[in-house]
Amino acid sequence: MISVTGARKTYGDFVALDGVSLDIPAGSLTALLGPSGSGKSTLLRAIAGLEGLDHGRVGIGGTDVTGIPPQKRGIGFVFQHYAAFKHMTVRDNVAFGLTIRKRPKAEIARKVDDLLEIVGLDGFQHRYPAQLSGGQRQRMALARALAVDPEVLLLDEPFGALDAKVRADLRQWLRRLHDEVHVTTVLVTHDQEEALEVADRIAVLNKGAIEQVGDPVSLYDRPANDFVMSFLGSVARLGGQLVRPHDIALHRDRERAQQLDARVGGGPGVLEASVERVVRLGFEVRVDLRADTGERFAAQLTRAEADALSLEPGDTVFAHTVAPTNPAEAEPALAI
Ligand SMILES: Nc1ncnc2c1ncn2[C@@H]1O[C@H](COP(=O)(O)OP(=O)(O)OP(=O)(O)O)[C@@H](O)[C@H]1O
Repeated sequence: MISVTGARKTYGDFVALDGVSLDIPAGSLTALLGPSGSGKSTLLRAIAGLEGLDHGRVGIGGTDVTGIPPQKRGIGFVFQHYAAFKHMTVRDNVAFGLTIRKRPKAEIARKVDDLLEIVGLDGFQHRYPAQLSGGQRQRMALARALAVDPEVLLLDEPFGALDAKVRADLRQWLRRLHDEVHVTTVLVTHDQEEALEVADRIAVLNKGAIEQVGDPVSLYDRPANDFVMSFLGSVARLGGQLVRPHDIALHRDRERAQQLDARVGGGPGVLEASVERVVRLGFEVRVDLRADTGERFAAQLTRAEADALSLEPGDTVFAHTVAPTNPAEAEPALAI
């Protein structure tokens, strides 16, 4: 387990970490998620020992490592831009940590072969870093970080510099890798999709403080506040409440909308709105609406729902929520 207690870090007048306490369970893949400047990297670097804290403590595996230098903390670290040794082959890069620890040659060879297979780079061992793609280089970086059997693996936006498709592939790959090696992993990301897809726990940071910690499903379904809700997915403001666009139902008939809305309860009520645009997004359809109050919002429907309504710009509809997800209304779960 990694435990951070009362971590405070300032840069001049600026408070980068404002008394953060966080327990990261052993064997978990925990994401530190938050907007730019929220303190994610500072927290990760404090865990690594690359950044000293003004106050607070860091423990790894039951040992207080607060005053211990990074190289003695049992960590592997991968940055967004991995600084590989350009003059060394993939094999030598991965072996580096073991070579400087003077491990027996046979052990190094076996370990490096295993790791290259795990990260899908067997066959690439004699290449140089410049002969790899960005995604392959980051996988090499992970193999190198894992080579010394770290107690924890710290990843700072490891796929941040890669294009969307490669990022998506590597996310799935990282999840599979973690399921295989189970090393306690902390991943810094500002991408909520990445956190929701890969992590088993997410800590949401904002302005140097933790807003909420939990598993992806409970964070998404029961966000503690508007910040967490907005950060974990798109939201629409309906009658003063934040709701998810796919939790908005549309009807042509006001009475029908009122009946269904009464069954759900707790929502902002039924809003009359006119359709401004209907946008097909593959399986889903986004309907841009303008309420009679002037408020603009979007509803996300399935294609079947949209077809049944056959909406055109200018049509009048009646909108209500099927599951008010405003944080204050989120409990208990509502059935309709
Ligand atoms: N060495 C430094 N000197 C001064 N300010 C710093 C320093 N390092 C970080 N900061 C500031 O501390 C805040 C938190 O930085 P941090 O890198 O932890 O944020 P982040 O959440 O990781 O953001 P990003 O996703 O943009 O990297 C930022 O406002 C940053 O400008």
